[in-house]
Amino acid sequence: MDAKTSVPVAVNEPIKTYAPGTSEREELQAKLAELYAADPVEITGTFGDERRPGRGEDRLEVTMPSEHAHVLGVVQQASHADTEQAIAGALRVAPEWASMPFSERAAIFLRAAEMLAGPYRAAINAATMLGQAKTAQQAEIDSACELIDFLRFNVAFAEQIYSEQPANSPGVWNRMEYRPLEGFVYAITPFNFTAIAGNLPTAPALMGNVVLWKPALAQSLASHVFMDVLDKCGLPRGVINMVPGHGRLVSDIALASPHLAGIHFTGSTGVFQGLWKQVGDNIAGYRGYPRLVGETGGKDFVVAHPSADPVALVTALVRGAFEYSGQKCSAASRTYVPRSLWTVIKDDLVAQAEALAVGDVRDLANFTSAVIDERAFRKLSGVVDACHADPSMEVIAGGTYDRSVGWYVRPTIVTSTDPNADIFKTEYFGPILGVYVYEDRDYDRVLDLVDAASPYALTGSVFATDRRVIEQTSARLRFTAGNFYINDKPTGAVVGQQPFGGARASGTNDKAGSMWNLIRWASPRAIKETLVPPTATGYPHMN
Ligand SMILES: NC(=O)c1ccc[n+]([C@@H]2O[C@H](COP(=O)([O-])OP(=O)(O)OC[C@H]3O[C@@H](n4cnc5c(N)ncnc54)[C@H](O)[C@@H]3O)[C@@H](O)[C@H]2O)c1
Ligand SMILES: N[C@@H](CCC=O)C(=O)O
Repeated sequence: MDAKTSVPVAVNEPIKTYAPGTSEREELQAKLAELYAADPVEITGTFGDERRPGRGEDRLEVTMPSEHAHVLGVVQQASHADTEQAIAGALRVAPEWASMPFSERAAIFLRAAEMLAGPYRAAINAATMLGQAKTAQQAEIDSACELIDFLRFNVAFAEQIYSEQPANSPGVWNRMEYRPLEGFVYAITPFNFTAIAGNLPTAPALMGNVVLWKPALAQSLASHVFMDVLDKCGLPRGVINMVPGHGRLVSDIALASPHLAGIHFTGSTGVFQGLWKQVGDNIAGYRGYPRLVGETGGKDFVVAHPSADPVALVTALVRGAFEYSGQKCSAASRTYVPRSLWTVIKDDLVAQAEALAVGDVRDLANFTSAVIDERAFRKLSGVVDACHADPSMEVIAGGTYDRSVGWYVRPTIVTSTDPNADIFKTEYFGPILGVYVYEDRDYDRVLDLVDAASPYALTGSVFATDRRVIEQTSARLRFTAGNFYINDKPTGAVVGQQPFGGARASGTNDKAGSMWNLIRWASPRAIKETLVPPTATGYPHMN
């Protein structure tokens, strides 16, 4: 059993403002300038005890979305042999890592949190800003605060799990041993959150597992910085193996291995469903039943009641839909507004969206920046074109795009008279907000639309001041969102405060940043010790 420890009380990392005149702003700007001027970073992988570039055929560039001609890094992709080496290296260190006392493992990740809070804060934020097109505020809440919070809170949650022990009866001592899974965990991470990229491999590792980690290409600069931090904090080589490569090539090897013990995925629904299917097809070939944990897409809603506060509603819509150009799984992408309120807020909503400054992340005056890459730009510009062409829709803000320097799509608001239109169903993952205006008397019917329009159930908000309406809406939409907000935007979950995840097509709802996630990476063993064993075979009723 893991040693009983008392870990530091976890508290959320305070968010720095980067306001003019602050020291953090100066430090960040210097780091941005340094990273921008530097030669492209050679992004390395970890293959057991070796940290080096991959040996696959493709050499890919990591470019700046807000200035796509600028190359920040190069990634020599991992080959099949590299992935095999990473898995073998992980399995080699697994027994030693699993038997290391929890307090020793925990100290590595607590140290990483402190490094990110201090000496590495500007570096990881700058890499996230330039590589993933985040503004200072968006990088700070992600690559600094949320990642630090995951590391600190997971240690506390793990301690909570380990302390969960069964009852005893006289003469018997029962114990629950929280073993890691047998084999390796395959962590696959998305481009949009450095915190998620860091959490998915470290959460299973904290619980004593060894990990193969495949980051997204566009996020690999910040992942590289995070591996530097883990190396500096004394994480033994082979525990977390970052394998930069084409997902499919890494999966060819990882999913075929009999030692696959789990998948920790965040990304799109289609990719997760494909992985699940492959695991199902191979199920007889694994040593155990791989744990499948996946958080995926969303079509997140804001439903407003006629009693809603109009100013709070507009603020939530603008921030919820357009922060980080809507590239959050939690972004507000559809809203349902009563006609009486729409006449009050429409002009202000449009004016605020049109006024948003969109540009290079190095200019801290910008509210948001480019979308992540050419693929996203093509998809989103196509959606904008389709909205212009559809007579049942009206583009009331934005509706333009420009690829000349960066992958820019203006914050766009579209109204539609058809509540079943694609704009209320499909996750576009960009700065496009669909608005459905309903008659005030139809609030009840609208709740049915909110629930049934899309296959997802990730996040959503209700805006109302009438308490009975809030209560009834919360009950009616109980299964429509895993994270439900009352009079707030549907984004910005904080570790330890709003454990995050959704159900239906949005994922397995294992709540990142909670003990419910960590428990998936443990395989409990129940141990009964009889202190003085019986020595007679018969029972009293036999006398
Ligand atoms: N629910 C959540 O908590 C959450 C959080 C962040 C992002 N997301 C979702 O992620 C998506 C955006 O991120 P994305 O564009 O990086 O997603 P994506 O599905 O395109 O990619 C995610 C990761 O999967 C990898 N991948 C793709 N095919 C693979 C395969 N066959 N085997 C192994 N890996 C493979 C990619 O290279 C990447 O590392 C959106 O749908 C968003 O809603 C969800
Ligand atoms: N944690 C984030 C969502 C992550 C998805 O991209 C939020 O709550 O906005």
